[in-house]
Amino acid sequence: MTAPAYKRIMLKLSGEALMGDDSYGINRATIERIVAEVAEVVRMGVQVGVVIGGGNIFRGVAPGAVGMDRATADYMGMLATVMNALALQDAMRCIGLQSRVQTALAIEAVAEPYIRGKAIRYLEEGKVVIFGAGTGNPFFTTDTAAALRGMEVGAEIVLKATKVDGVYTDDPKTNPDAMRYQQLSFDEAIMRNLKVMDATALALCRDQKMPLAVFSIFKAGALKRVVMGEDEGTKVYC
Ligand SMILES: Nc1ncnc2c1ncn2[C@@H]1O[C@H](COP(=O)(O)OP(=O)(O)O)[C@@H](O)[C@H]1O
Ligand SMILES: O=c1ccn([C@@H]2O[C@H](COP(=O)(O)OP(=O)(O)O)[C@@H](O)[C@H]2O)c(=O)[nH]1
Repeated sequence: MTAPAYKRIMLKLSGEALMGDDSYGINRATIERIVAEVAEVVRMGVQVGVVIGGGNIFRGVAPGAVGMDRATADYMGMLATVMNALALQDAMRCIGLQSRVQTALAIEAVAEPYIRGKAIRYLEEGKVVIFGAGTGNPFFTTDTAAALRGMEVGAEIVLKATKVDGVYTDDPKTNPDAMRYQQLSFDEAIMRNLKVMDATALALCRDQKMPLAVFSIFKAGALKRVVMGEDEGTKVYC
């Protein structure tokens, strides 16, 4: 069997994608399927960190947050990611996949705090580390948290599992003529304002030379194919 292309990855799981076909919250079948795919790459010997989003529960820039103080709304969004982290950990426990949740906001009774050295140790032990509460700061996103934590723990690539199957020339949800890139550079993604990931996250990856792969969370086997270095989604390079 060919070896995986990466030893350590940072996987960003979209909060919104956890809804599956529901209109909000966490869809059980969706989370179970995602966890099974993560387990498959862990069994291949890949060390996996996961940054989970929160858009299925709360987004600081959502209509429901209109009129709210932005920082307050963002803290609510970060707390939402902690709920998703716990749900994800529980789904992993159900299939015997060992994981730890670390959170950027102190909620001692619920999860341990983010401690870089400890996170690296867990990864070395083959445990999945789920990073909750994003960066711990308002005005950021969990995409930026994935880039940041990926760099901190020495991941070789950030994998963004999202609703679309790659980076397009324009938003494919609104422009049916948009074409998918097989690969493109960070400079091009930033210059063309391709909003598949926020500019802060893209700039951080570019500056630290952290490659990024964007692929569909709904496509069965896509995670494994990216990890094997196969042609899947879009690769953004430095
Ligand atoms: N150029 C583009 N290529 C791909 N997707 C894009 C592009 N521009 C905007 N999008 C939109 O970005 C969304 C993914 O980003 P985001 O909202 O951050 O999702 P996530 O929930 O994964 O964090 C897609 O659903 C897509 O509609
Ligand atoms: O470092 C962070 C990460 C997240 N958030 C808040 O948490 C929400 C949920 O995260 P995100 O939108 O990135 O989740 P996803 O797009 O994956 O559903 C964001 O809208 C922000 O309000 C934040 O303030 N700082």
